[in-house]
Amino acid sequence: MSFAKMQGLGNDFMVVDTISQPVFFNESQIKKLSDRHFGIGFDQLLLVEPPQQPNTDFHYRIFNADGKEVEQCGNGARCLARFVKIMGLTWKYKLRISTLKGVISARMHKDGNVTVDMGVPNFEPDRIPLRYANRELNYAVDVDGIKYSVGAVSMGNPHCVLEVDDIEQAPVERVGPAIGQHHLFPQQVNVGFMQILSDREISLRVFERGVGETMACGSGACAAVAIGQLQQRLGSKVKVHLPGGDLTIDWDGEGQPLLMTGPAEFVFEGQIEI
Ligand SMILES: N[C@H](CCC[C@H](N)C(=O)O)C(=O)O
Repeated sequence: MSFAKMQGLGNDFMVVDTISQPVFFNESQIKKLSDRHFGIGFDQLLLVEPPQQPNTDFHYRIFNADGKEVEQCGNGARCLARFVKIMGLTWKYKLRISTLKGVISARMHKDGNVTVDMGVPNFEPDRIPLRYANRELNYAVDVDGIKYSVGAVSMGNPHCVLEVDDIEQAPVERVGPAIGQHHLFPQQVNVGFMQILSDREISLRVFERGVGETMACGSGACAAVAIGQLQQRLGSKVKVHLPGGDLTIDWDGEGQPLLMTGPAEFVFEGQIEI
């Protein structure tokens, strides 16, 4: 079975064309393949499938390194667009792709960057989901007696974001898993640590659900900018500095779609027996 290894700012993926080679992986196979010593090594597995909805080009399924399927992957969407182009699965430069929770569109640029319309962020607690009755700008999450104030939003997948003064000192490894698995988030949550540098620039680190801290998180960058803008701390175009590189996020406010632009790199093509 052939696959491609791709990466978006160091968030890395195993990408499989299941159109020309119908395969599927169970949870334990995905966990083994994601291992960086005993397997191929990746943050997420992306499966490219035939379109499932009218006016879409492909469907794609996203699995975290822990083998669980999730709803959205921003860096993955850019890599998927590049993958289907390189593999000759499309002649288009603008694609509509369905995922577990909706339809996104990706536009490939000549400079190698890809812009993804990530859809409209949703702040309603029951849509994130988040066990709070009413919608708030910030929610108090108690971890070992310390109350953290987080913003929360769904980009299709659940995100919460807390502000830090110094990104280098952010307690990602300690607080990330504690909030990520907190009972307030029934489907767990991706946890972003954001340092606001100006109204058009932030630094961000993300402890991802089902993976851990990654070099970049596209949907996490979208979530941080959406929450920062709602709190009137960020403008409509924001550069997001992640450990693996920069993304540009454009968002005209609540009810509007959010655009994410960044690179997508093909690393190698491989063969495995499963
Ligand atoms: N790295 C991905 C996020 C995957 C989110 C996944 N960890 C989840 O459980 O939702 C991105 O670029 O958006």
